[in-house]
Amino acid sequence: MATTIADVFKSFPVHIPAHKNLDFDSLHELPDSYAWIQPDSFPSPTHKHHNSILDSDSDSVPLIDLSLPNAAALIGNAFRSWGAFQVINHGVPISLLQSIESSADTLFSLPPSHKLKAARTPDGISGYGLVRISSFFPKRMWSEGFTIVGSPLDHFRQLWPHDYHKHCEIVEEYDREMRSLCGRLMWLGLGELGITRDDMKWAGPDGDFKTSPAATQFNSYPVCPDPDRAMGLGPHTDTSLLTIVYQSNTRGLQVLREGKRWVTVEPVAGGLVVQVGDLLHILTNGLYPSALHQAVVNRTRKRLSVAYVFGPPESAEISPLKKLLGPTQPPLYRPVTWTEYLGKKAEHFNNALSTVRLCAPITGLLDVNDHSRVKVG
Ligand SMILES: C=C1C[C@]23C[C@@]1(O)CC[C@H]2[C@@]12CCC[C@@](C)(C(=O)O1)[C@H]2[C@@H]3C(=O)O
Ligand SMILES: O=C(O)CCC(=O)C(=O)O
Ligand SMILES: [Fe+2]
Repeated sequence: MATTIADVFKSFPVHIPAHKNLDFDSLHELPDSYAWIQPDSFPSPTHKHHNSILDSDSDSVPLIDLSLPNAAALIGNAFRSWGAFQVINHGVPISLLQSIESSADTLFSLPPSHKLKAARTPDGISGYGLVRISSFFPKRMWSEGFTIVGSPLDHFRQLWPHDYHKHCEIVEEYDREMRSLCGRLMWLGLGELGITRDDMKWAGPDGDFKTSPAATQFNSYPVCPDPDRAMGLGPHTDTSLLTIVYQSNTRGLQVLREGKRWVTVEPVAGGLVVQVGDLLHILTNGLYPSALHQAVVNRTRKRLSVAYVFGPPESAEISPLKKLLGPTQPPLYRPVTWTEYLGKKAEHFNNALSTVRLCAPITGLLDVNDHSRVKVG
């Protein structure tokens, strides 16, 4: 069994023929293979409503100013009720956000044959290609991606033989800043549940998550000739503790609210979207539910996003925190490492959480985060 996240997909290779599907500029009509049937079944009313009145619903993903004295309480509330929020005044330099966006833009603007020099192998974790979860959907997604786990040096050398150094430095700086922000947000959110550093030794002696691996995922959503029938990134949760998404100034990211309606996360200048992943869901015994989200596309503006998928150290067994358990709060999940859970996700996708579930919630009701019934098409 794999012990590092970089090796996990050796047991779960995905064969997605990227070369046939990644020349979006040549597609002036939506091929049938990209046409997602409009779902009218629970829980997604439709994925196409990103321009419709449903979006102006009074409910919007919380926007939290991290410099406010009550930021921790706001984060706790947002995690509990949405599994997501948008943060401003987070301390990550805007210039760094612009630089990483520009690196992603430069990468995706390369000719298709050049990008394929850095293609992710079927059993690999890093590199260029269609997002791994593509294999779970009957239709193609209108997007391309580049995943970085560990050093991007080898791939960047292939992409930019003369310029790789600059892009490597940006990715390294991004990793440092995002890791530090993730640590801060973890402690603020968990502090609201009464959790302290003593309860989570695996976060490291200073609680700084220094040994936590992370994936930096660049996503590109080219302009689409028929956006109402297409999908950028299908509904999914991330396996992470937290994921931080930088979506620049183009809307497209949507979060499922109360299992029934998709709410667009409106871009805010310099804002970052924070989402609970499945492992934080497990750690908090479901108190902070992982956010089901998707990305839609549009006709006039290409969209870029950068997701920082932050997990626990490879050796850490994540299970519901003891302090959150009691006679009426039994542990809902068994211990699992990130590597093992990534394997579950690779095999069972949105049902992965139920594969590590120990018992039904005490109320007998369905877990709010049971996404096993999400239907596409
Ligand atoms: C460590 C990882 C998390 C991730 C799979 C990956 O191996 C690298 C990319 C990550 C990402 C980003 C897009 C959505 C997602 C579900 C996917 O297919 O690739 C996540 C994965 C995840 O959270 O498990
Ligand atoms: O493009 C976005 O806004 C979302 C990206 C995302 O969900 C991911 O990379 O996991
Ligand atoms: Fe995601």
